[in-house]
Amino acid sequence: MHKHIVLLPGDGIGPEVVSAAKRILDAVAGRLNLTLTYEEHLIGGCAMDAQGTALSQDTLHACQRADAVLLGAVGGPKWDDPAAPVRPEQGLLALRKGLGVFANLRPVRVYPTLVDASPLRAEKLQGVDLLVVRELTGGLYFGQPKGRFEENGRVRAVDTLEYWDYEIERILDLSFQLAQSRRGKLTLVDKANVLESSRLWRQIATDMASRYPQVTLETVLVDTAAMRLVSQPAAFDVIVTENMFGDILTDEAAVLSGSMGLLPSASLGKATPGLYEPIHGSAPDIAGQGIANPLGTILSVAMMLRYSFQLEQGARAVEQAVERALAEGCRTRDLGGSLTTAEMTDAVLQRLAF
Ligand SMILES: NC(=O)c1ccc[n+]([C@@H]2O[C@H](COP(=O)([O-])OP(=O)(O)OC[C@H]3O[C@@H](n4cnc5c(N)ncnc54)[C@H](O)[C@@H]3O)[C@@H](O)[C@H]2O)c1
Ligand SMILES: CC(C)[C@H](C(=O)O)[C@@H](O)C(=O)O
Ligand SMILES: [Mg+2]
Repeated sequence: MHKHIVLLPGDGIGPEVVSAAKRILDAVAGRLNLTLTYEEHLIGGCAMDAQGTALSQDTLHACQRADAVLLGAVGGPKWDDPAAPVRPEQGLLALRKGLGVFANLRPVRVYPTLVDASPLRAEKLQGVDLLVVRELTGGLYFGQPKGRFEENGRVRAVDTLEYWDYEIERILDLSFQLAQSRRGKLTLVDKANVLESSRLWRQIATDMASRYPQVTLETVLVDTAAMRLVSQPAAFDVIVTENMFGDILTDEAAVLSGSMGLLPSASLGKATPGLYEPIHGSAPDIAGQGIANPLGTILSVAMMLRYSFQLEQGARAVEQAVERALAEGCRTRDLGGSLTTAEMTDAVLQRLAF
């Protein structure tokens, strides 16, 4: 089997974690009769500097033609001027929209060996294994109108929270299916006491629930959900939520597992290449030092093997190698250890077994 992958290392620690994950991909390919070819493109701040745009049409087209896309991170203080007309993050949003990857799967696991890396007590963390399904191509990030408007000598800044019924239906349908294949519980997180869009999410979810009798649907307001994520995290199975709530809640959930550097993601659409990226950002505070935790990106590669290439065996091999490395005490600095990015990657490579 041959697969073509576009690598988008991006900014900050992005190139460090993407090159680590590529080593894992190559090792898996060597064992599974998989031939991989790659092409690398710029995205984010580095693309703005070199090409004057955060995502060129050439790069987007290359991604659309690929079998899968692996992204590091974009952004950083160099491009943080709030008055600037273009931002690195716009490149990422244009990529997600251009690929049509509306479902962002962010699994959150707690590794028994890492409970001391989490601020929560060990007994609260027992049994935590949840999946956040974040809607990725709608909501406040994309709704129109958006922008700054001058009126009567004043400046008005507008972002619009908008969802179409079909956007809600397709992500809820996927979430019910995922819940059915897991522990059978789906939590819709919304703000239906205030937002019209949330009320439409709730109505569609409640109607759809009758098609999935094995799944129990619960609805939780986002402020309560933020509290429950730390007070009763093991009670969640699949959480489905709109774009911005999902962004915020997954950073919070990352704390359960011990570090932002651990969480992977898969962004999927219909008949489009999957986009795989860790949930963390460009981590400017540690960029260039070779100490970033590569596991979020390595676990994203496992998701690529599973969802884009249907290579469950390869996905499990990578996940088990990560589990073993952690269980045997391998830790980067964010987890209280001293391994470099390359050493942690070596540790995973050494434990890859088929
Ligand atoms: N998908 C993306 O490309 C993405 C995601 C989030 C933030 N960002 C961008 O990244 C920039 C920095 O954002 P931020 O500082 O708020 O968030 P961040 O995720 O980059 O960093 C938050 C904290 O987590 C740590 N961290 C993150 N990833 C790590 C890893 N792999 N190993 C060890 N430690 C890690 C950082 O050192 C930092 O202390 C901003 O420009 C933001 O817009 C990009
Ligand atoms: C960089 C930013 C646009 C992005 C988002 O908000 O989606 C990031 O925070 C993420 O979680 O992937
Ligand atoms: Mg985020």
